[in-house]
Parts: sequence; structure tokens; C-alpha cells
Amino acid sequence: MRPEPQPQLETRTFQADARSGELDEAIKLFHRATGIGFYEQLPEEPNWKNYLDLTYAQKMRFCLVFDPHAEPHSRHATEPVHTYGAFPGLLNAGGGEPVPAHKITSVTVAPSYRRRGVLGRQITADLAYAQQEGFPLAALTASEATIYGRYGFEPATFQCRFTLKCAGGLKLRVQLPGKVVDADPARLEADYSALAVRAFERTFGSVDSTEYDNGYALGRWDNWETLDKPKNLRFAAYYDDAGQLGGFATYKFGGWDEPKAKLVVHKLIATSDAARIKLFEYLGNHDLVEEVHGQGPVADPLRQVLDNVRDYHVRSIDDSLWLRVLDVAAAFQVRGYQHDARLLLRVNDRMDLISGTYLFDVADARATVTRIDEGQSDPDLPLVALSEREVAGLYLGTVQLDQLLDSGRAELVGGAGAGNWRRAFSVAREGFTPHGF
Ligand SMILES: CC(=O)SCCNC(=O)CCNC(=O)[C@H](O)C(C)(C)COP(=O)(O)OP(=O)(O)OC[C@H]1O[C@@H](n2cnc3c(N)ncnc32)[C@H](O)[C@@H]1OP(=O)(O)O
Repeated sequence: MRPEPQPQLETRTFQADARSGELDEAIKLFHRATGIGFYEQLPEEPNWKNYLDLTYAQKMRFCLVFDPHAEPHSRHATEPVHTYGAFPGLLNAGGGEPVPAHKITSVTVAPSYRRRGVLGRQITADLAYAQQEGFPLAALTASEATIYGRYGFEPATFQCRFTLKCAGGLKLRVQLPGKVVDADPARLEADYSALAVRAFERTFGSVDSTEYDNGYALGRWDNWETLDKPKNLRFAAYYDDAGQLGGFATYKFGGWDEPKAKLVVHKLIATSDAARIKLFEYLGNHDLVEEVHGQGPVADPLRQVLDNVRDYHVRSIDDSLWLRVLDVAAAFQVRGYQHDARLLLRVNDRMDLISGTYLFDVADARATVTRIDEGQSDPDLPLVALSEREVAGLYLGTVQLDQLLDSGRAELVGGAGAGNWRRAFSVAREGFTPHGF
């Protein structure tokens, strides 16, 4: 039988905006408990300065949940049993303007408190808060794919992890403009920040990079576990023919004693396919190196230009960005469209955040979305009923409306219409999310 929830837990919510000693201590508790929740190796002396600087820079809103009745000899007598963080970010949804997103992160519940509804209560309250604050979307990257669907999240982008076989060099079918150089990150701080913004603006499905991402890419720290200076990181920068920085890769040499000598790409951002492909071409042409490990979109343009298509070996295809729609009109009006259409979506939201019927009037790649009283709508218009999850799947075009209808995940309950309404939400190319959070 499912254990009863623990009603006596005590939630403290913090907002990391103005620095204070009390907030510093809460941030330390938060990162320590998050590290423990993710089974990370905690450093002897954590680099608290970096943790504090980054958390304040993100303006993180975070919760610490305590058990006032914890055993006095347990860690939870003083440390939280649950962590939950969120901070404001942006999503490139292909409509020209970035879309504000409530980015959720650092969700942990201590092992002895799991499966008692701690996360469920927290995320329900947090999504209502984010909606009230006016965020059209909530976003996260998930440790497990089975957790967040019940809260209305659905994968919005996927990523491919691949191995490029390059013993003896990597040959392309094309010659692309620009050049790649061995980069010194210390000389690129400002240029990199500007590049990260341009790469975000040009990468459909991406989220804006944080100070953490930028510092990680430039080798200032390795990961949240230690935030210390990493060893053996290398950097490559792509410049276009006009001399503008158009791409950057942060990578590491794998050990020589492993079965294959390899380079592992830790981060790579680019403003164009050409920049990204040139960076991989550069990495794949290192003497002695037999493999490059990287990530990319599922229909990867890199694969299409390889002289030998089998040099690209897919290791896995994984869900990447998950979205939850909090305001249908605000979210879908700032997205791009491929086909004109008029149709109605009736959303049945199990959490009742976005339940209702919405009229989509799509013309010239833009939609006007209005919440309407269904009884007053045009009976000839196609009326499609679907859940809040399927709405999130439609958002970046991960799934098409006709696929939802054909697979029974949406139902045509009224009208019929003609034309392209079944393809109204299709996108020109699949989304890709280079930064997690
Ligand atoms: C955005 C991020 O930070 S992703 C990182 C998530 N964190 C982790 O993976 C760290 C390790 N895991 C944990 O800390 C916890 O197991 C959590 C945070 C995933 C879940 O916390 P809990 O408090 O145990 O979840 P809670 O009891 O509220 O469960 C809610 C529902 O989700 C289900 N659920 C929770 N965790 C999982 C899981 N890992 N796999 C499958 N189902 C799950 C529960 O069974 C329950 O289902 P029900 O409502 O149908 O009964």
C-alpha cells in the first residue's frame, strides 16, 4: 500500500536576488542536498564562491523542504529532504521572438522520503505559481522519462548521441567556408557570450545559455559536482569568411589506454550548419584519434555530408527538452507555422491549468489564438480534442496533429474542414537543444 504523505513537512522558499548571509547559507544547503539527491561525489571543500555567484546570476527561486520530526541522529535533522529550483529563461520557438519559459531544475527527494507525494505536491504548486507569473511554458530536462508526463510535460526536442569513426581522417562530400582554430578561451570571454546569444537566436528548440553554460564551455569549471577548474579540456573556434566567430566546441581527449582513442565533445554551439560541420571535421582530423563522440539533432546535417555515411554511428536517441504549456494563446501566438489554417483545439487538462477550447487562425506563418465558448464556434471548423500533454508535443512540432489523430492520441469531435489544418503545426526543421539546465 502507498504510504501516507507526510503532512508535517515544512517548506521554505527562497529567491536568490539580493545577496544576504541567510540566503548564502540556504544556497549551500540547496546545492549540498541536490548533490546528495543525485548521488554525486561531494568535494571536500566545495567551491562555494562559484555556486553562490551562479545561483544569484540565475535568480534562482528554490525550495528547501524539511522534516521537523526527523530522527535526531539522521542527516535530515538539519538538512532538507527535498530540493526544487526554477529560474526564468527563454526558448527559441521559431516565431522570431524568444518565449519566456519557467525552467525547472535540481529536483530531488531524499531516498527515505520518496513515493509519498513530495514531488507531486511541490510541482503542482509550482506550475500554478509559474502560470500566475505569466509564463506561457514550463521547461525541464528529465532524469527519467517516466516522471513528468503526469504533470503535463511532453518531450519537445530529441537529441542523437553519435560516434564519428575517423581513424585516418574524416572526409566530407562538400567544402564549406570558414576555418577552425585551436582556441584560447581566456581571450574569448566577451566574444563567446555574444556567440551564445547568436547561436540561441539561430537554433530552433534551444534555450538561452546561462552563466553556468558559458563558464563550462570556456573551461572555468567542470560541472555542478565541484565547480572546480577542469583538466585536459580543449577548445576549438570556428570563424566564417568575414572573420566572425560562428561556432565553438569544448572537448576532451579520451584515454589512450581505452579500446579506441577518442575525442569527447562536451559542448558545441554554432550559428549555422556549416560552422557545426566544420568543427566536427576539424575534430575528426586529429592524428591518432579514431573516434569523436558528439550530440546533434536526430536528422543531423553532419551525417548528410559525410563521404561515408557509416562513419556516423548512432549510439542513442534520447528525449532532450520537455515542455508544459501554461498559457495556450500566449505560447502558440509566438511560434512559427508552415500552413494557413482555421481550427479549434479542445484541451482537456488533468491539472486544469489550460482546459478550454481555443480558436487557431493561422495566416502568413502567424497564429491568432483565442479562447472561446465552444457553443458559439463555427460548427464547420475542425474541432480536435486532446490532452495537455499532446498540446506540449505539438508545440515545437515534435509530433504532427495528423499523427496524433491517426494514433488515437487526439480525436476529431466536430466539423471536418479542408486544406492543411492537419499539418498546421508542422515546422520547417526539427528542434535541437544544445544546453540542458
Ligand atoms: C528537472 C529535474 O531536476 S529531473 C531530476 C529528478 N530527480 C531525480 O531523478 C533524483 C532521484 N529521484 C528522486 O529524487 C525522486 O524519486 C523524484 C524527485 C524523481 C520523485 O519524487 P517523489 O517525491 O518520490 O515523487 P512522488 O511521490 O510525488 O511521485 C509522484 C508520482 O510520480 C511517480 N514517480 C515518481 N518518481 C518516479 C520515477 N523515478 N519513475 C517512475 N515514476 C515515478 C510516483 O509513482 C507517483 O505516481 P502516481 O501519482 O501515479 O502515484
